[in-house]
Amino acid sequence: MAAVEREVGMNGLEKVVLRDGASACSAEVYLYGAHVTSWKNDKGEELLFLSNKALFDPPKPIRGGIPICFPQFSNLGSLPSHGFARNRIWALDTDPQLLPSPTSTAPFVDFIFKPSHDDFKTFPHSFEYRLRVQLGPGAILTLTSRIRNTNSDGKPFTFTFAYHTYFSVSDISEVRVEGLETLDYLDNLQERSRFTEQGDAITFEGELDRIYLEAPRKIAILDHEKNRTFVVIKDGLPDAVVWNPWDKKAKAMSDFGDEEYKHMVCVEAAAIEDPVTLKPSEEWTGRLQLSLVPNTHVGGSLDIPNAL
Ligand SMILES: O=P(O)(O)OC[C@H]1O[C@@H](O)[C@H](O)[C@@H](O)[C@@H]1O
Repeated sequence: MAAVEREVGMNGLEKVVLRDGASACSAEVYLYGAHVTSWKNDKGEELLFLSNKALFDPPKPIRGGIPICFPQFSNLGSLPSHGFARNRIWALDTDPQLLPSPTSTAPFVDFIFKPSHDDFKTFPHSFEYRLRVQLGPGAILTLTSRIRNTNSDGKPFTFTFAYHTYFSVSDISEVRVEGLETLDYLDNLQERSRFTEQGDAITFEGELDRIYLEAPRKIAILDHEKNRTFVVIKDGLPDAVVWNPWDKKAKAMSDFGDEEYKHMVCVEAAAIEDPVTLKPSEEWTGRLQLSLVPNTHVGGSLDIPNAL
């Protein structure tokens, strides 16, 4: 039997655990940030990276899992880095009338975030942010964000966004990210100057922090040692950020182990270069779907079955 349970997590923070019942597949989502901190396959193997030094200490963000960056990506604006959605306690959405019914019996949970009076001081807009997290058959994890402008003053607002997924990998120097070749990117390490990707895949030999523009819907992360490939499918999210801090920056982060960069890679489905503008009553949907397949990489081509 599929199960959705509320449990007490780290430091007494509440989380929701989704289990598919038939296997060891599961996902955990903290109400703090509506932050997915765990996603396990049918063998019970953890697929997301979560730092051993991650703090579960609001308002500090959790290092690992899937932080939600909203309404600002990075420092592209006057808000704190990556906005404030990841630093707020979300509520369970018990009134799903605005949401479509789930298309399967797979376990899911709905969250809602409405800005507080204090949030309004730095981001003077009303919105309702609904997030559904669903664990589908075959451990397919889907996050659907619906953000509605509820301003009563007739004003539109604009935001940038990212699902900042930290994938767990066996050895970063053996990882290839496919699907972003030939694209233009903004290099965060070079004042966001624009370059064109020349490699036939992205590989890692040092710090990398890039925003790939107009990325395809499907991106693959190949882990050779584990003989498995993560498939990222994104909708409504044109860009893709790829990040690994490498050794020097790892040492400078207090909530990240010195050697942990070897076992993670962030591939983030994002809307950055063209920020989203919502008029009053308009709603935006951005969806991320994560799945895992055996390595099917043959001679540089992206031969990944569509998980949808
Ligand atoms: O430390 P934070 O705020 O969680 O950000 C982590 C990284 O997030 C990435 O998305 C950015 O591209 C990096 O520049 C940043 O360092």
